[in-house]
Amino acid sequence: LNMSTLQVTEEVREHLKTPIFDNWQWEDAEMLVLLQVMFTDLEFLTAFHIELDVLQNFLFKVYCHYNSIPFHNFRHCFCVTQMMYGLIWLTDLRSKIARIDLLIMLTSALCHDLDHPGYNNVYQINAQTDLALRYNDISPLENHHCAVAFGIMSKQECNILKNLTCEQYKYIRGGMIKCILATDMARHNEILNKFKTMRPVFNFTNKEHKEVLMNIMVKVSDISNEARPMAVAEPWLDCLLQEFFNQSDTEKLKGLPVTPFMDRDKVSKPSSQTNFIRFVLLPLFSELTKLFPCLEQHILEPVRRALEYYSDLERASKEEERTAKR
Ligand SMILES: COc1ccc(NC(=O)[C@H](C)Nc2nc3c(cnn3-c3ccccc3C)c(=O)[nH]2)cc1
Ligand SMILES: [Zn+2]
Repeated sequence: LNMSTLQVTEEVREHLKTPIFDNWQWEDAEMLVLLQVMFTDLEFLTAFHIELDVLQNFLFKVYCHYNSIPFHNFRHCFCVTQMMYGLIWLTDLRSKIARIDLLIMLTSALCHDLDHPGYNNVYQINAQTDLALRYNDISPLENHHCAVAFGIMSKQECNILKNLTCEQYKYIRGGMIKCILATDMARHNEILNKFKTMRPVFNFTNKEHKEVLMNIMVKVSDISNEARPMAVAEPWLDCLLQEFFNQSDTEKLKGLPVTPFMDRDKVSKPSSQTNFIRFVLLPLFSELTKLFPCLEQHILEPVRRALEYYSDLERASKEEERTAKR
């Protein structure tokens, strides 16, 4: 894992700042170096006195704490962090909010699914797992992801925050807890509605406004696969459905309630995705684009194309069903 950053060409560095970056062509060790490049290019090391070897230890420990499961693995973590990095550059966020808030957003993206078991909160609660017990059914997974992140940082050789003041540490810890807990999709409407009320009068110096924006940006990065080129995005949906089907198979075996959009006997890939894009992605991405119009071309257009793509698939598969029945 001692690939030097110098091997990352200028062209890759520029590409890394865009949503069309193809995560599938990089191995784990290369993704680790690219994550290091993100921290360096945003000048976090100089601004927050982070030693390079501490950053490398931290990134490696984060890598070790993601599990080998179909979707919520280290490659997903890399995708979300790279999308966050791209959004920071595309929206020119460096000129609008403090660098410490950018550190919170990027590190939250990096840590937001740490040690994900591949079974969601509904499963944790219904199966009364240790996590559900420990966190009293309140966003058990997101609480766990955040706790694992700070567990890693409690070791000094991995503590990227060790050279900060007490105030800075508390501020970053508070921000990361809010951002990581905000990735619980059960809170999607709560957070989006807050942002919708603030957006028309958005004020970058208002603490509440900035906090909700940071939550929204981590959320957008987390579910943004469909904003990427179809060749990059589509394999992710297959990975996600694999994980969802593993869960619903287990739920059936254990006699637990089965979530409809996870049931392999009920889910059709195109129709579940058209609903997701129409009712979850587009409202969220449109609202963010109203604050940052430049995202229209980079994020909103690709998602609209994805909706077209899955709607065509949906029509075709319905047509097939009709002819098959005749
Ligand atoms: C409100 O809570 C929700 C809403 C929707 C969904 N998921 C879906 O509708 C389906 C399975 N599609 C879907 N779900 C996706 C995507 C990206 N992330 N993501 C996802 C993964 C895990 C948990 C929640 C979500 C949204 C995606 O491109 N498609 C899952 C939870
Ligand atoms: Zn995630």
